[in-house]
Amino acid sequence: YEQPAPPKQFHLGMFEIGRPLGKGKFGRVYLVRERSSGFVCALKVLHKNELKHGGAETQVRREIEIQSNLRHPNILRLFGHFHDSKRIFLILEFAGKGELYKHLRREQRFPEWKAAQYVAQMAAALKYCHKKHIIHRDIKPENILLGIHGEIKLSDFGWSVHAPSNRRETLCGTLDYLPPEMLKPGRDKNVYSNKVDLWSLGVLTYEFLVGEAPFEDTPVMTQRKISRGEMTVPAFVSPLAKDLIKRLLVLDPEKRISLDEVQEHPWIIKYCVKGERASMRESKSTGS
Ligand SMILES: Cc1nn(C)cc1-c1nc2c(-c3cnn(Cc4ccccc4)c3)c(Cl)cnc2[nH]1
Repeated sequence: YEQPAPPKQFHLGMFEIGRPLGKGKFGRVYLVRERSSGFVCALKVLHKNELKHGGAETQVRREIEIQSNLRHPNILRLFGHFHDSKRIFLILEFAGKGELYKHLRREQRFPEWKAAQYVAQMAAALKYCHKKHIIHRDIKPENILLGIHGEIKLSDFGWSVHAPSNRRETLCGTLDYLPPEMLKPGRDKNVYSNKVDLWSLGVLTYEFLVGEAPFEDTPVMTQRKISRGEMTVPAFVSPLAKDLIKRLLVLDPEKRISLDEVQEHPWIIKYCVKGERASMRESKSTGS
């Protein structure tokens, strides 16, 4: 009987610090190499006083608690964490192709074969989370990275919670991805299920294909459009893709299609099932 490896104690001296990879609201991420193994990873450095002022300590605690227990090819690994007097350090998997939203902005919008593959991988990641009763709650392009083979790496579990949830949170940042049930006035707006991630997956699918979010407008108008489910899908979006978007962006959470049904949807099957290689060749040649 093998004794389980003792949890490793990490400290900053173990790492050779490389180039900055990016920055977020509460810190920066650096490319680093662990000296003894040569293992390359990403080190997220968060400043304790900024977290305190921003009321984000709970988020970081949740990110550590939840993400360190997840093991899935489409979820960014959190290998460990440590802290000193002023900073908290998260040792994260290095995603070789960086932040997905930068690719989306550069390409304006993704061809349908690429969007379908990303949506299929997102559905697989969310299915894994939901099976562990975890709701991500903050699905958006800014929280998705791409691995060296272009595969989806869902990250930033700072807003995730254990389902069902009735936490009272102040949401900041974009409203574009909020589901109607979280915008509802009064008491029941804080009782919601993992179906919130299905709504956000619908918004994400739309943004992959169109290049902007479906309810994008002023904050007041965005909230009104979301609560009424008012959006139009441009004519260049294929009928199959439009059908999937419409089945996810349903006001009643219970009537949204399930992640299993997403993975079995004809639009996903068309671009993601091996036997459909021909359609991939055709779509790549026509660029559709
Ligand atoms: C940038 C970039 N270019 N290439 C080629 C790879 C990357 C890359 N970036 C990452 C990153 C990475 C970087 N920034 N961010 C955003 C951020 C930063 C600080 C706090 C919260 C959020 C994530 C990670 Cl975590 C993990 N892996 C990464 N890989």
